[in-house]
Amino acid sequence: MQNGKMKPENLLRRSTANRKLTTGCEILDECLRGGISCDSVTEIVAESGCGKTQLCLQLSLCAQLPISHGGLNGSSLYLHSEFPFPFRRLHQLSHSFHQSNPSIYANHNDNPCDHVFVQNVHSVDHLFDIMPRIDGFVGNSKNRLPLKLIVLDSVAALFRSEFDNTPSDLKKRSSLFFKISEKLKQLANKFDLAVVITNQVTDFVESSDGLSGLRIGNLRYLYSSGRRIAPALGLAWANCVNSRFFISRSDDSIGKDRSEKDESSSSSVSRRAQRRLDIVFSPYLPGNSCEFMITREGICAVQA
Ligand SMILES: Nc1ncnc2c1ncn2[C@@H]1O[C@H](COP(=O)(O)OP(=O)(O)OP(=O)(O)O)[C@@H](O)[C@H]1O
Repeated sequence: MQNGKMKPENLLRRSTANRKLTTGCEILDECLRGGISCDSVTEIVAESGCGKTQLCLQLSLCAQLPISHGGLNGSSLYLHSEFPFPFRRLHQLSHSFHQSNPSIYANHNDNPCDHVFVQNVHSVDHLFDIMPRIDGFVGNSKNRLPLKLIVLDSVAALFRSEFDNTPSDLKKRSSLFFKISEKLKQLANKFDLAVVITNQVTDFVESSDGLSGLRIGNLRYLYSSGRRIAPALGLAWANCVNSRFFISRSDDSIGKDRSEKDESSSSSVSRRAQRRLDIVFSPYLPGNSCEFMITREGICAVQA
């Protein structure tokens, strides 16, 4: 592989050698053949409230785990464009993360949050200002874990209000998609780090050119909360990511015993919400899916 560009013959070689970042949940890791791939851009697409941010926060903490525990022995950079950043939720997750990894945090004063760097991004231009500084940031790792995960939560928010639906704006928008993904793929390749980007969805509306109904990946249609939806930013953006995972939600209850237990531990928020992660496309994963719930301790898959 050269200059971040992937050759077909390298694709097969990568699938075995690629490092993976654990999601912190064994069943979900199994579904993803070990977790989130390094040297690659992974997109998590879902409607609001499905758990994109939860999963990204969890990954940001898991990145600091030693390799032997499925982590990357590294720190995380969390670029957030959805305001405000959920610091309270990060601290809550960090607290349980610290407790469930006693051997790693022998020093009780260690705070896992210290290895998660949070940076707000309020526009595409702002993102381009930040990106060149990431190289320096990764290189300068004397007193901390090297950067091993970049999260961009969310890409759609950056494009929400700045562009019109005119042909020239759409063209400009598409070229920015490719610039963003090119830079992120370069960073992923150069520093062997994982890149995770979240994306929103829009309601599916059939367009006259039929492009909105184009099938992309393993799933014929994407449904969430009983509505047919489509990932935001369209076909051009779909070509900018290596893997796309889709999280959907329905209101049927799952994992009844588990839910009741969680309710008693004040984790009843997600009691009746069934969530499901599907692999829409990925160069290294077959189509697969996994149901999960969100508890106080984070994302936790439900055995089928
Ligand atoms: N402590 C908790 N215990 C159980 N469930 C929780 C807890 N905190 C949040 N949740 C669940 O997580 C959901 C929010 O998930 P999250 O913010 O990750 O969604 P999202 O897909 O990122 O949404 P958005 O696109 O609006 O940012 C809430 O709707 C709630 O059901």
